[in-house]
Amino acid sequence: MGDSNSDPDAVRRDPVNAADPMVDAHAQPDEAAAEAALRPHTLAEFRGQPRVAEQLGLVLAAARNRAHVPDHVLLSGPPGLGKTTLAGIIANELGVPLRISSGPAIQHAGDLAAILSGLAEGEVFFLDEIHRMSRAAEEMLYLAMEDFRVDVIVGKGPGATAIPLQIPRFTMVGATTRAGLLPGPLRDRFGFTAQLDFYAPEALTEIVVTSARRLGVGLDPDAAAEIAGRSRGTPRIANRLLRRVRDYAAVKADGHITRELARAALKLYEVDERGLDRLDRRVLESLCTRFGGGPVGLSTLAISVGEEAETVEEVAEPFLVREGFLMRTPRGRAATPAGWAHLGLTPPSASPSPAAGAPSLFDGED
Ligand SMILES: Nc1ncnc2c1ncn2[C@@H]1O[C@H](COP(=O)(O)OP(=O)(O)OP(=O)(O)O)[C@@H](O)[C@H]1O
Repeated sequence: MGDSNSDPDAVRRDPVNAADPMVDAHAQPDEAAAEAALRPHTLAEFRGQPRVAEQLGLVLAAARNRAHVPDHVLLSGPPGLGKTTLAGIIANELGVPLRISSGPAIQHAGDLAAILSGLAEGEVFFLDEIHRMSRAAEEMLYLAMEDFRVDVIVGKGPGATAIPLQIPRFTMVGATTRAGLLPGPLRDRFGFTAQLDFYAPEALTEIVVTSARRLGVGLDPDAAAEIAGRSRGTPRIANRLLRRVRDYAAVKADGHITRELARAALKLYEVDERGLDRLDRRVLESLCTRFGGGPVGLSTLAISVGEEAETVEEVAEPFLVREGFLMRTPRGRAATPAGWAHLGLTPPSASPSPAAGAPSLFDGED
């Protein structure tokens, strides 16, 4: 743990490889306060994940009825979809305090023991990036989640003794972008697991409307839909785009956001109709215009846009694949008909299908 070379999240944290901050689903360093102001506080206000909200509502109601702390909750899913928000909602719905920490901050078992022993009875403990906690802390957490007890080791070597320490009953809310990286024994200690999915455009539109109301900004319904459509299925990005469009409307007009203003602002910020940023478009354009739509090897494609192969693969490609604009084939990257159409280009009519076509000049490098 903590080894950035072996950590798959490391690519995202490397500024050289960072996505355009406008559409990066990770929180930007300066937006914590702006985000906090837009968080919903109740399950009823939490839009876009109805199944998760309903299931969680049942878990909380059952716990309230039994006057017991609820089962521990594991939330998994890509960044910016509402894991921290849900932790806050759980605490709020239970009427208990919320304690927040993150895996990388807990490098020693002692760090965790200090937090756990300081919790109030019934408190919600939210641990973000739980998959990045140290191994020793992880083992301490097993016992804490199961028996509300930690073993504090006193002394070293053969004379070391474990002193059991009772801790308050608490609800653990773990969050991870990669549930698959969690060891089985840890996953098994969560009584309720929810996988958050990307949001549908209608749900994001509702979120944009609510956020505009909270910000005190006038917004036409079609402007909300315009912003939502460019937000990559992610509330964090929707809220961020809204804030930038709000600034644009305040400077260039009377502050009210119309669809035309939203379009003009997002054009300025280089976020296109489907949420592609400059890098995404450059990759797709290069694939279509320089390589006839592919297939072309990753490193050749990366060189053609002047980026590291890792940047293309980790930053641009996942969204292009998700949108159905690009596919990975055994012989390299290929543009799909939807990818061509998005750029307003026509694929060469004689072009063979990438999977079955003639060998490409650029095949086989990766
Ligand atoms: N369902 C939702 N309804 C309204 N706003 C939401 C919803 N989900 C997320 N948001 C907003 O999106 C922003 C990011 O959400 P949040 O911080 O909870 O994401 P996260 O999944 O914890 O991200 P990370 O993995 O980076 O910690 C917040 O401003 C929050 O208000």
